[in-house]
Amino acid sequence: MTRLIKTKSVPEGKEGVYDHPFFQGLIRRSLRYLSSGYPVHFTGPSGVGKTTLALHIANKRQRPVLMISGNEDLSNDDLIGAYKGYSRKKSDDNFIRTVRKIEEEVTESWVEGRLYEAVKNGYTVVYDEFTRSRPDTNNLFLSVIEEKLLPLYGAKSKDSHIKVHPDFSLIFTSNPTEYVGIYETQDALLDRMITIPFQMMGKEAQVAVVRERTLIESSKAEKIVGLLEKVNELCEDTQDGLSLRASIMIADIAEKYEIPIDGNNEDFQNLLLDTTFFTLNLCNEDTEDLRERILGVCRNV
Ligand SMILES: Nc1ncnc2c1ncn2[C@@H]1O[C@H](COP(=O)(O)OP(=O)(O)OP(=O)(O)O)[C@@H](O)[C@H]1O
Repeated sequence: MTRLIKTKSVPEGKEGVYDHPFFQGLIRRSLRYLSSGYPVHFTGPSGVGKTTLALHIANKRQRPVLMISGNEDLSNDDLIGAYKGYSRKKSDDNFIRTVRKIEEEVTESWVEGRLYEAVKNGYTVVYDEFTRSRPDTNNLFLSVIEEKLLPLYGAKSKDSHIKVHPDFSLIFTSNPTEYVGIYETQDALLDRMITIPFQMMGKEAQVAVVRERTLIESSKAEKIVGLLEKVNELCEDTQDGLSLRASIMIADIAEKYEIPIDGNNEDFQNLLLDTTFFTLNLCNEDTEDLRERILGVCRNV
């Protein structure tokens, strides 16, 4: 649910796809907003690179990075912490066998929640897919952002809140509300963050990502990305189309099993169909001949 990620400094001039001026500008602006105390929120379709970018920016802040994954079951206890503990002692009398003494003792100790730890120590938190958590859980972030205080609701603590460390910062990511399992975000929360819509990156950047994630050579990565862009045009709603993951999977498997990037090769055709058909089927009202239409695009590679 939450992960503390070791911070590593990103070497200057070695940022792969993020060397591109578009990303350089976006990263620079995001770092400015975070340093000024404003959370940044990347929102966009699945698999366009939001989480990877959020983690990259978080690492650049040179503070420990904590990743929280939004989910229905995330609770205030997980985020703030809770008193936990219970002990039960049983002793038998050595002289009178029928005598058994049971002592029950409730000794509670405070277990810090992950947000509590991050707020106290000034970590950078990447709250991934935060709209998958219940809105009442996310309410906690309102005062963290605005008043710089973490309220200790229900924590039986004598303090009502703790102060937010000046180095603490938050990066949110989310998918659009039409995705399954997504709650509508409260306006009050959105109003407190800088929301940057994130779409699929350009072709050059996609090729760089595929090359970074696999061992494939440049010309092959270009062919795959170009093909998937064309195949994606079969999707009626481009918001729900193919993600970067499809190109990465095709490049990875083709490379491992020496499948040629050739639209007339049966292995390649099957690989393309297996990795794209399901998604394309979801984003098309008319699914008749969809396989044939995909193969038609493929043969023209
Ligand atoms: N800059 C990058 N360098 C290398 N790989 C990347 C980069 N950006 C994205 N990827 C890869 O692309 C895939 C999708 O990226 P990511 O998980 O960040 O997307 P996302 O938009 O957060 O998706 P989701 O909304 O489904 O969580 C992942 O496999 C990721 O490793």
